[in-house]
Amino acid sequence: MTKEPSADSVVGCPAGRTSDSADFGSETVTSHHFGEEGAKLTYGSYLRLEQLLSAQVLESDPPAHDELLFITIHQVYELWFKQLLHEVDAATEAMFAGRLWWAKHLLKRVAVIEDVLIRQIAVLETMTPQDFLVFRELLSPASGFQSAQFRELEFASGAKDPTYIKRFRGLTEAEQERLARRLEAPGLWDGFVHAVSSSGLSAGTEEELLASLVVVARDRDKYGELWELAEALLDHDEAAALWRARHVTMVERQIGTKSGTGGSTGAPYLRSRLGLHYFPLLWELRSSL
Ligand code: HEM
Ligand SMILES: N[C@@H](CC(=O)c1ccccc1NC=O)C(=O)O
Repeated sequence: MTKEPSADSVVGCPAGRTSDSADFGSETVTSHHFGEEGAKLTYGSYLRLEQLLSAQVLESDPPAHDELLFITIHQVYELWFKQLLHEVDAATEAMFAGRLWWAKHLLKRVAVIEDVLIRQIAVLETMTPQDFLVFRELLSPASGFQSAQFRELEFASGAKDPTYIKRFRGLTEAEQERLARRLEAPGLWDGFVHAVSSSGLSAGTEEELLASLVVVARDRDKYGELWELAEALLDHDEAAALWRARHVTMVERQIGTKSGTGGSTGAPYLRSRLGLHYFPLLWELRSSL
């Protein structure tokens, strides 16, 4: 299908798709077909709004007022998780290909998206615990613990804990396969280590790598690009840590010390994950400077 407006579509508009004049408030646009240009695409069809906007299906009946917000927030998260995986994969590939500027560019985007994910917790916190309790029980045994994309992101960022695959209940076969593949596939850290050794620094062992990172940090004239890349990775790591901390404070505000719908101890389990670092060596480096 051509993207150029064809003579046919300009003159004889396909039925129901476009008209000879569109009224944009005070301006009437004629003959230009602004925004349609004879193509068959519309805003709604391009963005698959029919599917997207019919995917908010409440469990509560009669509908609990806040359940739509709860679903919307989670769906928005999953869309951003998909985008984050896209960027993280491309950044990993870029580091293996020696395109460090591109990896850094993408990682900066990752951190900005993660900032949005942290800040949007405040939207869900406008829900009171009483209003959550109207539909909370209906959610059990589902939980954010079962978000395959969240775990994929952890794996791709270097936190590869294979026990998570087994501990998940209710993952689809496809999700399990994706996670298993992620366990094997190189992640961000592998890409970074490759970049370090490609620049002539030794990276065979953890000790060598740490020593090389000290060299990088102390000679930014020479290793500026690697240094900035390491900082971009740390931004991602820090943003993930901030999200975990923000999530657990919200959880305590919503359910106190109750156990989780996913079967964990709830806040205590989440607190046990707060010390997680994707790139521990980049944090250790601080003590070695
Ligand atoms: C009222 C709001 C929320 C509450 C009370 C809540 C509560 C919990 C609890 C108790 C857990 C531990 C697992 C379990 O259920 O036993 C958990 C895990 C999790 N939640 Fe939430 N959550 C909320 C909102 C969200 C949102 C908006 C997201 C965004 C995707 C999210 C993502 C996750 C993830 C990814 C985990 C697994 C964390 C890990 O294993 O480290 N949660 N949540
Ligand atoms: N685990 C939460 C319920 C919850 O927040 C949730 C339930 C289903 C799907 C996603 C959820 N979000 C994060 O855990 C709770 O125990 O209240």
